[in-house]
Amino acid sequence: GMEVGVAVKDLFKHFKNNPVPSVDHLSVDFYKNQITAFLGHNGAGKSTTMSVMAGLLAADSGTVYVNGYDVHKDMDKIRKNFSLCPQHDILFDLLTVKQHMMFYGRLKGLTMAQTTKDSMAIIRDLNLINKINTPSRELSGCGMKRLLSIGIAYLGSPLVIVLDEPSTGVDAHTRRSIWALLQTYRNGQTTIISTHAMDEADYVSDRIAIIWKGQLICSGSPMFLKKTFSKGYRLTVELYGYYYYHII
Ligand SMILES: Nc1ncnc2c1ncn2[C@@H]1O[C@H](COP(=O)(O)OP(=O)(O)OP(=O)(O)O)[C@@H](O)[C@H]1O
Repeated sequence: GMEVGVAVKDLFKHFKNNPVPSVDHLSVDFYKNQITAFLGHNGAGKSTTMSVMAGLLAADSGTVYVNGYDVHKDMDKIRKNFSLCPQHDILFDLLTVKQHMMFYGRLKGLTMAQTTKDSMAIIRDLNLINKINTPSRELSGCGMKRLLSIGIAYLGSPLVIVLDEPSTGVDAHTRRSIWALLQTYRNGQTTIISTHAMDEADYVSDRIAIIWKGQLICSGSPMFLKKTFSKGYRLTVELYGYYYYHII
């Protein structure tokens, strides 16, 4: 059967200043060799769940197993094989594309040779060869910066890669480059992307897990969800009165 890469188990997180929990007894599995879209509107609890996965935030109860290791106990064992690409780019204005790759590769503990090899492959896959010596502040718009941030996350071929809204705010062309990169590196990895775009989830993922108010609503392949929810009726999940998902 399919191997679970990341298992979220009865995860619960309630920030003190909030009226309701951000993650409410959430259990969901993410499989190896698959891209799973973690789909939900703003505030659904995606980033909070991902922060716990990455060991950046402690849950109130429940936990996450990454390749069998508990994030609350074995983060040092997880870290080597785990990458999180945060929602907001963490880049240095004056460092070039190549210098970012080298810096972050070494920070991850890769050898010089491995960092160089991975950097060149990723830069090529991202079509950033002609920007290799461009400082990040001169990269056009936020599209190329996003590409660089995502590329950095792939250094060292982590077993688990978590991308928080990888394509939010980028143009259609860049979105396609991002999706192509995810597909290129899909095998051997557990890839999780958060998104609030149904079209992105449908296009790029093998599996979709829909989260709402910190709870799992449903999960399955895009085909399965469409088949299940398209027979004679349409599922409309109304979220906070203004945000809709249509599974058609
Ligand atoms: N550090 C924090 N302190 C208090 N409340 C928080 C904190 N982080 C998140 N929240 C709240 O938890 C809820 C879930 O937020 P979260 O960022 O996990 O959702 P999300 O699905 O990732 O949304 P987005 O698409 O905006 O990133 C929101 O109501 C948010 O305001």
